[in-house]
Amino acid sequence: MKQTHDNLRPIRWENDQLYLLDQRKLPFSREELVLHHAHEVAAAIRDMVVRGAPAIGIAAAYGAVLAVRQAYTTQGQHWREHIETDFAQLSASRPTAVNLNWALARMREALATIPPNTDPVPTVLQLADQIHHRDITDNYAMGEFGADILGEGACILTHCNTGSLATGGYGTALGVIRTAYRRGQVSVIFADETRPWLQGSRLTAWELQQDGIPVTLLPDSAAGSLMQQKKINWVIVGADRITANGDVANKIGTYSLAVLAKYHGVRFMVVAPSSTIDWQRDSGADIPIEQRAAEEVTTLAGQTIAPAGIGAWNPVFDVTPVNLIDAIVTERGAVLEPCRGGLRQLFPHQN
Ligand SMILES: CSC[C@H]1O[C@H](OP(=O)(O)O)[C@H](O)[C@@H]1O
Repeated sequence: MKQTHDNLRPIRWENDQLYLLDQRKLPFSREELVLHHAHEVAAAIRDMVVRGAPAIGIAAAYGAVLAVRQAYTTQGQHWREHIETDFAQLSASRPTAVNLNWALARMREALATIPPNTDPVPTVLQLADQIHHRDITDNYAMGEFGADILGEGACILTHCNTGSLATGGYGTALGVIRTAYRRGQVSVIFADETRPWLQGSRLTAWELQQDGIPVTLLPDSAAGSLMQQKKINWVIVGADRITANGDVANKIGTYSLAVLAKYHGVRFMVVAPSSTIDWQRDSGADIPIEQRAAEEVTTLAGQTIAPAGIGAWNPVFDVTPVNLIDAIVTERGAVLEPCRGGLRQLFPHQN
């Protein structure tokens, strides 16, 4: 397994314990939570201690390990009857990133193979580790595929956080940016703040600073002027769910960037592993979009920034139609102009 950025590991399983870096505290404080029960992992996902589609899937996989271990320790050979509540809580923790239920489905498949009178924990722990390590390997592969498309002199805007903190390590869109920068293909990188959780200013800017990669932060609302002044030629983002036709659910504001990019002739790249693809849904209209509390909009760092009693509409994802996307990059390769239906060509065995 390639080493990722150790000091940026959002998820660690060591000494038979699960550690999550509390991303709510970054970049000002680096604190880890130690979790012993599946319901604690579900709460950590719900409360954004750990966030980012692939990272959510990996955390859910380890949450499933904790559930199975608890059931086997207390119920012995009757463990199967005592994991459903925990699995249901993990599954319901956040609705949009498909990686979460993709990981739980793989854990269930592994559990179905456990013979009677056998300890299930080693099998599911090995699978959780495989899911974790494979995500990192996939990110390096996507970094290469994405950088191959960029050419020279890339001037890039990225949205939200898609780096080591959102994945098993290295990142999806940020992995492409890291690889392209290392190859000398990047002229400038912009990151927008990404209200209301500020994943861009708190996490992406911090990750790139840790790497010594220069980045310029901007308010979300400045992206249009950036493109109007021809300061960028690429928008590169991640995804939380990609449907079979190539529509993409991603952090709120992604759709606005895609429309602006199309208007200004800026190319638009989405980078995500196949665990983010939902082959059961044919279009983005079917994707559940998470709505979060109004307080996330009306407060900032614990300070109220709006009049008391004001309501707020806070969908945390939006859907970008495939016709606004120039490239979708996965660990199997890149699909250019995905509106022409190339996604399935990378995954011919998908029904
Ligand atoms: C590597 S994709 C990460 C993806 O997840 C983020 O959402 P959140 O921070 O709410 O989990 C955002 O949509 C990113 O593109």
